[in-house]
Amino acid sequence: MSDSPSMAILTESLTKIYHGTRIALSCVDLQVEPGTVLGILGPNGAGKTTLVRLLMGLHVATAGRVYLFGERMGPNAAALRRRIGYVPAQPNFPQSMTAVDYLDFVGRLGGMPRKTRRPALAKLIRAVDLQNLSGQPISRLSTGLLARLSLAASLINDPEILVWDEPSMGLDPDARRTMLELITNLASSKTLLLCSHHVSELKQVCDRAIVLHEGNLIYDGDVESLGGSANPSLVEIALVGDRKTMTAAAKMIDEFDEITRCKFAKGRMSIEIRPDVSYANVLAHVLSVLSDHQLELAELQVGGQQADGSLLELAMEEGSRGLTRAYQSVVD
Ligand SMILES: Nc1ncnc2c1ncn2[C@@H]1O[C@H](COP(=O)(O)OP(=O)(O)OP(=O)(O)O)[C@@H](O)[C@H]1O
Repeated sequence: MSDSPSMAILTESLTKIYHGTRIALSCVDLQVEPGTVLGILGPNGAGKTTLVRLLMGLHVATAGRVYLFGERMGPNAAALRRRIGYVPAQPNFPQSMTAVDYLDFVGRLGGMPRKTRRPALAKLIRAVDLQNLSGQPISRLSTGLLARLSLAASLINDPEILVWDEPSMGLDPDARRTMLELITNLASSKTLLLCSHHVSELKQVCDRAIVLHEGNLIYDGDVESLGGSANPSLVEIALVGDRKTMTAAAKMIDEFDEITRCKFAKGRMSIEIRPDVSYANVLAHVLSVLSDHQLELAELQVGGQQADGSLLELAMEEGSRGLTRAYQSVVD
């Protein structure tokens, strides 16, 4: 039992190192209260799926612990796992089963008796608008329909926690809207974790967001502070180093899809971040590039706010980790 049984999710120094070499998650401390809708953001390879799989006990942590409602989660905690409804980013369906048979099968795995399973699956089939296709083999369903089936499967045994990895992938705009409405409805009774690259979607439904970068938790807070028009989209960075290296770094940064413009002149880099993307993600990326090029940060201004001297010293001393921390303090 943890000290905080009231937390839906609690992790302590959660760490995962694959094959003894690849640090996918590093000392993540997270507390999620019941009823939270938490957005999980991060660039590819940031550690989102690793975190989610550890929360579900599908991976063994290299170090640290996971508790759900105060109970220790791990590979043998099958009963605890049933309290989570999971939508993986790339669901692997048994192709020859029909949608109805599949939902029935998932319900059975979740320990539901037939008496409650049948009405629940009929209701879900209607809710995700699969009535006309529920008797078709799964192999004939389109990507959008598979996404809906996956959502339905995660809800069948009425779990307290929902973990949805990229749930809107493959959905058309109407289906996306319906899904966001569904999340809003579910939010009153469930704890939801949503991995997504769509900050604008997360902003509509989440009350909190975390950002992972290279296995580190670099942001945990208000979802409103992540991207969007309310946020400063201009970052000014003064650099110390070789001019050629700076030009090469600026060129690389300018190619990021999330950046509208990266200008570099007289040792100062001016970066405009697209308003619809995760501001925290992009900045963490930029700082990594600068660190990889061994460029020193002399000054960092985010939307007119300047980092103080001690932060810059820290950043310079500690390379990329320090840069990330300096950034984190600026946005806090
Ligand atoms: N089974 C594995 N064996 C070895 N390395 C792995 C394994 N799974 C993930 N990794 C590595 O761990 C890091 C984190 O991966 P993870 O899949 O958790 O990131 P992610 O944020 O979910 O990425 P994406 O958005 O691309 O799905 C990556 O560098 C990845 O290559």
